[in-house]
Amino acid sequence: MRDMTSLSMLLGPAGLLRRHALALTLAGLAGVAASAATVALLARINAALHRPAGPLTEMVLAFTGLGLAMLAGRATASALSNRTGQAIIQELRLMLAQRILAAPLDALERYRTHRLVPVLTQDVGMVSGLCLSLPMTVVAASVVVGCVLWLAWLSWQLAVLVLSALALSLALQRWAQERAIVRFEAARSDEDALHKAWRTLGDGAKELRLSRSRRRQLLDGRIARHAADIARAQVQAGDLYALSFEASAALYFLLVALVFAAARLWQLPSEVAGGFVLALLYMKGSLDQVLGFLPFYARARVALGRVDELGSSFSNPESSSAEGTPPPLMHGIALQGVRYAYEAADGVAPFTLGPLDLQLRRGEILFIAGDNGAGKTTLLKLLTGLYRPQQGELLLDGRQVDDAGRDAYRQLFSPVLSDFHLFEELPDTDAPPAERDAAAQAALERLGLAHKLSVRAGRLSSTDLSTGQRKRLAMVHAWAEARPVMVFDEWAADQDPAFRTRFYREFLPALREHGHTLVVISHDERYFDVADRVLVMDGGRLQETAVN
Ligand SMILES: Nc1ncnc2c1ncn2[C@@H]1O[C@H](COP(=O)(O)OP(=O)(O)OP(=O)(O)O)[C@@H](O)[C@H]1O
Repeated sequence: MRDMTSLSMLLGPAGLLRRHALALTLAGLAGVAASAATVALLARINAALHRPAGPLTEMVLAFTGLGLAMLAGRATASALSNRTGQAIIQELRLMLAQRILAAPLDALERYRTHRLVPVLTQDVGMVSGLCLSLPMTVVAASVVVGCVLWLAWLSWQLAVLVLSALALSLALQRWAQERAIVRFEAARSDEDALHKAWRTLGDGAKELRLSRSRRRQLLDGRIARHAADIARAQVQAGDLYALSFEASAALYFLLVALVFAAARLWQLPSEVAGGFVLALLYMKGSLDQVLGFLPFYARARVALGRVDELGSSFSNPESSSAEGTPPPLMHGIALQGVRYAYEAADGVAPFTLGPLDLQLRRGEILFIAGDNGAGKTTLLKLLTGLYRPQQGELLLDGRQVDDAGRDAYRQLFSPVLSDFHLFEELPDTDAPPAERDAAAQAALERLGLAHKLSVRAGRLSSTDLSTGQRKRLAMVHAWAEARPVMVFDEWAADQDPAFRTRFYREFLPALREHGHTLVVISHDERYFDVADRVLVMDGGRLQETAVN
């Protein structure tokens, strides 16, 4: 998977299109067969119009046979392309999700999560539309090609005239396409900005209701502006296509007139002129389908670019296996000479942590303190294997945790991070389901949540809780998981005094009693005596303080 973009997921040697090549080829062949039957049918109609004296039964049989062949070919092409298109999209969605899950956390943070949703919904939908409509557009194009070949057989001079008009029409469409795609690109960038504003509607609902000026900023400054920019770009692109489409249509009827004039000038038989008019009028529908596909293709190309950007942003998955057994923690974990710097943004020097050394001994309670922005959370992400050190080593019982073992190493930790996500399902463990539910229910009682919610079949009945209660529920998840190392990032910060005391004086010692190693980020100096050691982060560096 390394260095694979999503385009190569679609088109590469092991790509989705390649894997569905048989079905797609069969769809194409069925479409071409349907087109051949259509053209043969047109030739028959033309012959019947100009030489009506042939045997009736033969004519009826030929019409029926060709009509059935056309129907079978088109139905087969349509059914196959529909199924293949849907299968490709289903697999593309799964591949993108797997790729995002396998991406290093910092790559995901750099990409910005608000940009994920439009790609996974809007752009993937657009690419799916492309996959679905492409085969039928190929069928329409093959009807056009078949008609032109028949026309060339009837009269090459008139066919040259038709081909020149088609070339002019395509050149017009290309002119429109090049200009429209710039507008589609601009509209798509505005879609990202608009999606960010949609999120603010939900995430900032309270602040927006309390502040008229913020509401105005969001509505007029962001939503209205981006919506207007998108509408303007789409209208401009639509106008360009409409102009070239209508010009092509006018050109087409001019062509029919020209064919009549040329046929009379060159004194061609009426069957030839009739065949041309019949074919030109019939293939107009297919030609419109091909030309109508172009704006859609331009939009899908922009969407494919976004899907591809997402794919290549996450094209270096962590090489760790998701299968490996978590290693035991025998003695301790160490960071040695570890350094990590964020990417510089807008000319501001990036925050750099380390180089620093840290020892975490099995069974100890380690507190990490320090000012806001000192690097405590960054240190936790390095310690838990969420970030890969840019320099230095992460050691488990003296052995280096390499890329291959990082995912297994991470399974040593049960975290309650400051920006935790509250899952509705309890984590899967080795315990039988009934035992797991009973343990979680006991934890809910201990954390004062049993009157608010319950556990049934591994699911919590609700997560509609206050901020402090949500944090307690996150603790229930960590207890249910009960991994060797538990990590709490400022857990007690929004607990009431009674629960804060219980956290430090009751829960932490009890967890240690059960054999857990504890890493706690804390500003609560009153409880520092609970810790075996307190480390202080300052500007990305560590110092050890004496504990009373
Ligand atoms: N994803 C990120 N990209 C760039 N810089 C970041 C990112 N996350 C954190 N930083 C920067 O790294 C520095 C340390 O952040 P960190 O969250 O580790 O601090 P902290 O000590 O946990 O702070 P707090 O006590 O406020 O939670 C900060 O200056 C912050 O701006």
